[in-house]
Amino acid sequence: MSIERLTLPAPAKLNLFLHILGRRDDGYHELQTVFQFVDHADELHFLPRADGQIRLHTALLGVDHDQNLIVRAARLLQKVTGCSQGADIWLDKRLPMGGGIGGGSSNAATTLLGLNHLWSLGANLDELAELGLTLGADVPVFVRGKAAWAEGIGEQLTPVELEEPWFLVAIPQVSVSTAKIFNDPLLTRNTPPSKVRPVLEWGGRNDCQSVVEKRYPEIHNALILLNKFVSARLTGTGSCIFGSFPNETEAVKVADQLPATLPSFIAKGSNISMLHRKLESLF
Ligand SMILES: C[C@](O)(CO)[C@H](O)COP(=O)(O)OP(=O)(O)OC[C@H]1O[C@@H](n2ccc(N)nc2=O)[C@H](O)[C@@H]1O
Ligand SMILES: Nc1ncnc2c1ncn2[C@@H]1O[C@H](COP(=O)(O)OP(=O)(O)OP(=O)(O)O)[C@@H](O)[C@H]1O
Repeated sequence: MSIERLTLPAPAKLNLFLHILGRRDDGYHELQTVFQFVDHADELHFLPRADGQIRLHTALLGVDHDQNLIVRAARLLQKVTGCSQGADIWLDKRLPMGGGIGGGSSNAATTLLGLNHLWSLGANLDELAELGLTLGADVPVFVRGKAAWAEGIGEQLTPVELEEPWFLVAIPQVSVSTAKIFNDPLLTRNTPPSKVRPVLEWGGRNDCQSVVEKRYPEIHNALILLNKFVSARLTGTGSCIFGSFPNETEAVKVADQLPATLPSFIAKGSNISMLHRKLESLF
């Protein structure tokens, strides 16, 4: 019997808005945000190994093998389940790193769900989301795979039904450190708590945006440029910025007018992540 390779997407997310309500004693910030997925993704390939080793065969610039969130997620899952199997893993990286679209977190979530499937562990989404949270605040939403209103540090998730427009996501060529932005003295941390529907109606804002624009002129300039065509905003702590469109054609028209120095991609918004759509098709 041939052993089948499992191939799964690790899609990007956008923070449609991001409000910072306060700071906890452990330094993490209380947030209110809405996550929506886009149909643009890294791809991971998994093959089981009988010797228990975890081997990621794709190197990422600036990330040690053992620090890669894919390897950390795989080893964590092995440890908590006592699983004796290992895996060979390959990554096709398409999502910009440090882009605020959650690439590393999404890779971790796809690894947890992929290996849970490959190793027949039978862990449920609650267990995997809890495990994922120890790897990063953004991992649980990728594990659950539903567009969500998020509170707490981003882990208290309530699914929301949103319109699914097309997004143009522009990628200023800088990598933003999430930790640095959250530690910035200029960051405001006093947005009053709200309910999700009123914020969706007025649009909300990204509380990180003014600090990011001050620290990274490239992002400030990219926002000025994109705002000429569409109302544009930062996702997460950046660097990516985005605007929404009723259809793909309108998004392409704007992308065609951006300079080569500001790469971009166009993708449809989705309330169910590509990962979960693919997993459903496997059963
Ligand atoms: C900005 C967002 O992308 C919005 O979705 C997330 O809140 C960040 O999620 P993430 O990258 O998975 O974050 P983590 O890897 O857990 O944390 C990176 C750093 O961001 C800061 N951090 C993150 C999340 C949060 N609610 N408060 C924080 O202060 C912490 O300083 C932490 O050291
Ligand atoms: N598999 C991985 N893919 C991307 N980055 C990884 C991975 N493993 C570890 N990292 C590290 O995590 C950092 C953040 O990467 P990521 O692409 O998730 O940023 P991000 O999109 O800003 O995330 P977020 O929106 O969750 O803050 C990278 O700069 C890198 O050092």
